[in-house]
Amino acid sequence: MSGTSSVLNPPADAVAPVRHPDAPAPGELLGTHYEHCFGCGGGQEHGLHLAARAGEGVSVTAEFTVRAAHQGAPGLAHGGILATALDETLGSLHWVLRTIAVTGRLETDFLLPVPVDTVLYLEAEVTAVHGRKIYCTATGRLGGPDGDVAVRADALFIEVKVDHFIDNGRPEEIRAAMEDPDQVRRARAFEVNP
Ligand SMILES: CCCCCCCCCCCCCCCC(=O)SCCNC(=O)CCNC(=O)[C@H](O)C(C)(C)COP(=O)(O)OP(=O)(O)OC[C@H]1O[C@@H](n2cnc3c(N)ncnc32)[C@H](O)[C@@H]1OP(=O)(O)O
Repeated sequence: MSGTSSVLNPPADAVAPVRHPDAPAPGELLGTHYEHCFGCGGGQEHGLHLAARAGEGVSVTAEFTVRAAHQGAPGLAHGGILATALDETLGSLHWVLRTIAVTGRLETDFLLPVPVDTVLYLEAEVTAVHGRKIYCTATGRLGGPDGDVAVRADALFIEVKVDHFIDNGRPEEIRAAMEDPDQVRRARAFEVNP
């Protein structure tokens, strides 16, 4: 297995992550952050439809069933899709931190091939926080939550404000999102930290 690059090692003055008091209870299903998200949205026919749940501490679990549309080699999941599943699971941590963050760096190890129809059991946790930098790690296992690790990742997420999306997204999708009161309420709620 490869090592992790030094930017993914939290500095000495990084702090332990804090579970937000209003975080969903452990086991609670987290909704999608955006209906058209390729990772978790219901509006993407060939998306991952990843269903994540809040975990203990600052962690989440998720399940992703590999479908035929997700192949790279015959009968096997595409590596980029597996990286997406890890990225999406890591992205779901913002429900527990109540912070909006985007992936700055994602380093992935692919340890076992993952066949079509397999359920990938994912888990992610925040390991440290330093200012806007959120250090986190994730695994995807085969056969069950305690099965063999097929894929794993270390990542650095960077906290952003809702304006990150408003300023950079294609105007038609931003307009549609802003007209959806549930979407706006969800995104703004994450901006209010104690
Ligand atoms: C109405 C609308 C509703 C919207 C509702 C949305 C709902 C919530 C959606 C969530 C969605 C999640 C989905 C899954 C996760 C994705 O897939 S997110 C998508 C993929 N990621 C991206 O698109 C990010 C693209 N990158 C960027 O926009 C910018 O580079 C960033 C990450 C915001 C950082 O830029 P910046 O804010 O200018 O910050 P910057 O000062 O450069 O860096 C801050 C610190 O981070 C470090 N850093 C930054 N980038 C890196 C890097 N790549 N490597 C190492 N260190 C880095 C810097 O060195 C710096 O460190 P310090 O100097 O503080 O020690």
